Amino acid sequence: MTTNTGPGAGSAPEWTVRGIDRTEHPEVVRVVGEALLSSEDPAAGLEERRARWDVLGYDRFRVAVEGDRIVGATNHFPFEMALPGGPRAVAGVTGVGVWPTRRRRGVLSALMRRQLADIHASGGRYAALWASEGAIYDRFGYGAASMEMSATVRLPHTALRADAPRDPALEVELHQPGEVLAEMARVHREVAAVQVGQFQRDDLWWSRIIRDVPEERAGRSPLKAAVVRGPDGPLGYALYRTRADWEWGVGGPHGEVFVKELTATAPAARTALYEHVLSRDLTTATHLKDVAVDDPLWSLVVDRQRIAASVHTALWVRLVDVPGALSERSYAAPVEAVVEVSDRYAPWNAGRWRIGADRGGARVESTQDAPDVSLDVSHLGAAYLGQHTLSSRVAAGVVTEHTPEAAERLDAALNVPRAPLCGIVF
Ligand SMILES: CC(=O)SCCNC(=O)CCNC(=O)[C@H](O)C(C)(C)COP(=O)(O)OP(=O)(O)OC[C@H]1O[C@@H](n2cnc3c(N)ncnc32)[C@H](O)[C@@H]1OP(=O)(O)O
Repeated sequence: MTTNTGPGAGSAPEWTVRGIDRTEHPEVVRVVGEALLSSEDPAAGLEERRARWDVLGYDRFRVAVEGDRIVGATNHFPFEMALPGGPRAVAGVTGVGVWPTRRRRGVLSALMRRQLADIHASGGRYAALWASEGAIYDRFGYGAASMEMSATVRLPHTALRADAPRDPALEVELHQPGEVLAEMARVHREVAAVQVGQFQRDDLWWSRIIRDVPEERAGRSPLKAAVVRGPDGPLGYALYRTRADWEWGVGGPHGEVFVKELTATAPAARTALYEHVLSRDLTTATHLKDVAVDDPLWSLVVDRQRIAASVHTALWVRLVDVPGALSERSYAAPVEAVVEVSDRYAPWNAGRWRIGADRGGARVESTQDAPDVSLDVSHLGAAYLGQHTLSSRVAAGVVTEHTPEAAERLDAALNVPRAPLCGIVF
């Protein structure tokens, strides 16, 4: 148990950070729901949440308690997530909230400190999260590591190039998602093993993904699943909704397609799915949500300048064990460098680390040698997925380079050819 006294000791109440048992779970849901401005009746979603945590266990929850009152909470999923180098155990931090009248007294700081220590003690090397606000987590050592894209393609610019890969042996069929869960799960399993940022889904995740509550449809259709199959089975799927819109007279129909997820294991299957969602009759726009910034769509449409895209921060990555995480990562180029890390919340990471890496593997050792680069651990987390460079942070003045071009050499080694994609807020 960790005991803290808030700033302004004397007036501020004392709280402790501890785990919970199952009976306290509804109160955690209530506190976090209130913090997150949830409009849901806390009791309503409880059964579904219970189903998950009864399987995963309640031992990852941490709460801040004032007397016997819960005033803040955090939690994490035990993910297997694809990272550069392969699938890894990642703590997917979720359910963070502090009771509105107990904010800015250090409750979250205490929860974060304890959670990191616990993940580290259990052998964890990584944590990742989606942040409700971008100003919260870098102080705790998380770096904004990936960007994802939302895009809209409007008629008549939806045509795919004549040389897009097409296979007449593939067929697309439309289903209710529940009917094709096993096929979608098979495709996703294969993709999630290699797509940096994706995590493997269990049945409970799938039921959350295809959950289709009428009140949440906002005028859109029920969720549908287009599955593309070849002679050996499914090769991809698109989960999407539609919305009908009619303007009688010259306006005509201008319905829309809202793609929640489009995944394929072969290029021709992806083309088939794009052609399906971009060409539904009576629609004039297709919206894609949370796709990779280098999504193949850019290369497939005839007129890429007509894709209206916006990017947003997706995964924040925290290296819980710096030498462990750096030594099991893959490297695109040889590099030898001493990196000096500061880490307020995980002091075991602080110090100088010599990285000796090439395409065959990496050695990471503690050293007293002069550093080539000095940085806060959050910058390493931000660079870990290969989408953001250290050089850009040197240019911004938030990472210090002692040896000319050291950051550039590290960036070349940390490079990953494809953009990360998590695609699902957890
Ligand atoms: C992974 C997820 O679950 S994301 C969801 C996060 N939860 C929410 O957004 C729900 C609404 N917000 C809250 O519950 C709370 O405001 C929290 C959890 C964001 C912060 O909790 P607090 O107990 O107030 O944080 P704490 O007092 O430890 O603050 C630590 C530092 O972070 C800063 N900080 C905290 N929240 C924010 C914020 N939203 N924006 C900017 N800075 C913040 C504080 O000012 C403080 O700075 P300092 O160290 O310079 O003094």
